[in-house]
Amino acid sequence: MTDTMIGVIGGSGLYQIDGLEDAAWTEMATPWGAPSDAILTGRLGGVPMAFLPRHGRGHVHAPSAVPYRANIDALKRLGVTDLVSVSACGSFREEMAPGDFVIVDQFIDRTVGREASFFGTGCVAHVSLAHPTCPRLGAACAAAAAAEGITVHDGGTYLAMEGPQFSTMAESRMYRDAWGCDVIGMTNMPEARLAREAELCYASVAMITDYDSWHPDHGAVEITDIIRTLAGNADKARGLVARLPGILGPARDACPHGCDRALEHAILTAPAARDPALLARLDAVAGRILTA
Ligand SMILES: CSC[C@H]1O[C@H](OP(=O)(O)O)[C@H](O)[C@@H]1O
Ligand SMILES: Nc1ncnc2[nH]cnc12
Repeated sequence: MTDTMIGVIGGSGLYQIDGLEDAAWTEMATPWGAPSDAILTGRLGGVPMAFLPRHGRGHVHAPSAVPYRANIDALKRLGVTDLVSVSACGSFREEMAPGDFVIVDQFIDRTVGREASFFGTGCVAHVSLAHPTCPRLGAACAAAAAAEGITVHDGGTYLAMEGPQFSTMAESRMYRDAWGCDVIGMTNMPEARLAREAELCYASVAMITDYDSWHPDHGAVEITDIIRTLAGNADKARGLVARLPGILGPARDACPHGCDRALEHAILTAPAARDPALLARLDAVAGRILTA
C-alpha cells in the first residue's frame, strides 16, 4: 500500500474547490514551463489533494495553449497518484443531457500541433493507450457522482477537437453518426496521453453543457447556452470531488490496471544513448523508472 494523493484538474467553470484543510495556493516551476496557474493544495477527509484550474483563474489559457506538460509534471511532482479531470463537454447522445455527467473511457484525438509527449529524441518511449483512463478511478468518480444524486453515464468516447471555434454541423454529425463519439471537448488530449506517460491513474468526468450542433431540436451550440449550464455543473463537480477521499481512502494498492507502471517496458533508447538533458527534464515524470 502507498499513500493516495488526489489531483483534480478543473475545466471551464471550475476554477477552485472548497473545504480543503490547510489550503494554500502554491506556485510551481517545472522543466516544461509554468503550469496553468498556482496549485491549490490541502487535505480533504484526511487525504492530500491538489487542485489546478486548467485554464487558470479568470480563464486565461485557450485550449490550444494550455501548458499540458507542465500541468501533469507539476501534479506528479507534488505526489499526485490519482488524477481526475473535470471538463465541460458537448453531447452527441439524446440521453446524455445538459447537466448530466459522463465517465469518459475512450478518446478520439483530432487536436493538432500540441506537445503530446514528454519523450522524444534522446529518450524514446511508447506507452500503451488502448485503455486511456483508469477503470478503478473512473468507478470511484461514478460512485461519487451517484452518491451526489448526479445523473451519471458510465463510459463514453470523447472527441478531442482543436477549437477554439465549435464544430461545423457536418463535423458534429460525422463524430456522432460515423465515428460513434458520445461527447466533445477541446482539452482532454494530450492531457490523458501525458498522464499515462507520467504513470498517473487518470479519469475524465465530462459535465454536459450542450448538444453541440447535431440536434435538430436544439440548434447550434452557443457559448451563452453553455455558460448558463456551467455554474450548476461546477457545483455538482465540487460535490463529486468532496466524496472522492471517502471512496478512495488514504492508502492505495498498486493499480490493478497498471497505470502506475505504464513506463515499465516502454523506454526503447539504450541507456548509453540517452540524452542527459532530456533525462534531467524527466526527473518527476519518469524518475521512478530512470533511477531504478
Ligand atoms: C466553455 S466552452 C469550451 C471550452 O470548455 C471546455 O473546456 P474544459 O475541457 O477545460 O472544461 C472545452 O474543452 C473548451 O475548452
Ligand atoms: N459543444 C462543445 N464542443 C467543444 N467543446 C465544448 N465544451 C462544451 N461544449 C462543447
